[in-house]
Amino acid sequence: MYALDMQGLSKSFKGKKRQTVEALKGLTLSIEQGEVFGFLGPNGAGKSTTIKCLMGLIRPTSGTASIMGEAIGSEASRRNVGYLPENPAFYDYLTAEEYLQFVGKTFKMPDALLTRRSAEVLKQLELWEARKRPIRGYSKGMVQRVGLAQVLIHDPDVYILDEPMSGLDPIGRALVKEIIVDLKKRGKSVFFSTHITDDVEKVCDRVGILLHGELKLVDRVDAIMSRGIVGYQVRLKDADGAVLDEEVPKELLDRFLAEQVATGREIVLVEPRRKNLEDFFLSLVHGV
Ligand SMILES: Nc1ncnc2c1ncn2[C@@H]1O[C@H](COP(=O)(O)OP(=O)(O)OP(=O)(O)O)[C@@H](O)[C@H]1O
Repeated sequence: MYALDMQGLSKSFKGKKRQTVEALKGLTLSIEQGEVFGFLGPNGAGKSTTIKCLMGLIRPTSGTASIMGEAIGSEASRRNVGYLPENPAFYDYLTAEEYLQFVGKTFKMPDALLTRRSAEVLKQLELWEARKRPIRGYSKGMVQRVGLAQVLIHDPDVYILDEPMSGLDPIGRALVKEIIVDLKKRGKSVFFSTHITDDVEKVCDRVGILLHGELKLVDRVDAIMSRGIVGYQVRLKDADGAVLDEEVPKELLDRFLAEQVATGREIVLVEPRRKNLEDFFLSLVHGV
């Protein structure tokens, strides 16, 4: 059974002057249990639309999807999911602690477990000191962290996060990455959207790139990185002991190394220079 299974998911909106916006065009994608999947795309690509369909907040125009085998839109499909909306809004007269109590109760968590989990996640998200203050007095980053706390409180198996790093400073981003890595270690499944390639490179097993509502590429992050060798950095030492660094294009490497050996130079280091995920992403976006 897949953590998430999307088959031909499409969504059209009626835009201005009755124009139709095809936000999502036949998305077919399956996420394994225990996998961390980065859903990468520029603004307007259809990431939030996909996530809202998965969470049953909007109905797809066509196609089907399931979460841990349960059809989207059903109550059962949401029970085992931690969901972070793109712009989370809270009852801001509540404190973080009260809000987590409220969320835990909607998931029918027993009182003792809820009290223990609430303390754990408030500490993990560095909200412990602020837990008795109303959310309305929190900074933007703190509000985003309350969003993450409510995702974690009931310890679900599947996490659907819409731009979890947005609005966070570098320390907050690092914290979110740490949380995702920790979830993976515990065998959880994480599907998160972002437009920042660096977030994906650091924590994901696989990445999918969405453009204009279409999935343009799905692959393992390590496969993309190894495919992306563009050249080599070669360090040489000549007979006098002088060190030279050369950049050598991929296709010339064999010939270059043979020539160096023939002229009596020692090859100290050959290091691949890779195209990173950002280069791939930009070349897909710009169609080059
Ligand atoms: N309720 C709606 N009515 C009309 N058009 C919509 C609606 N929701 C989304 N769209 C359109 O669907 C397309 C995809 O939007 P979506 O919010 O899914 O993109 P996104 O990839 O999440 O972008 P971002 O990174 O900016 O959040 C856009 O063209 C958007 O204008």
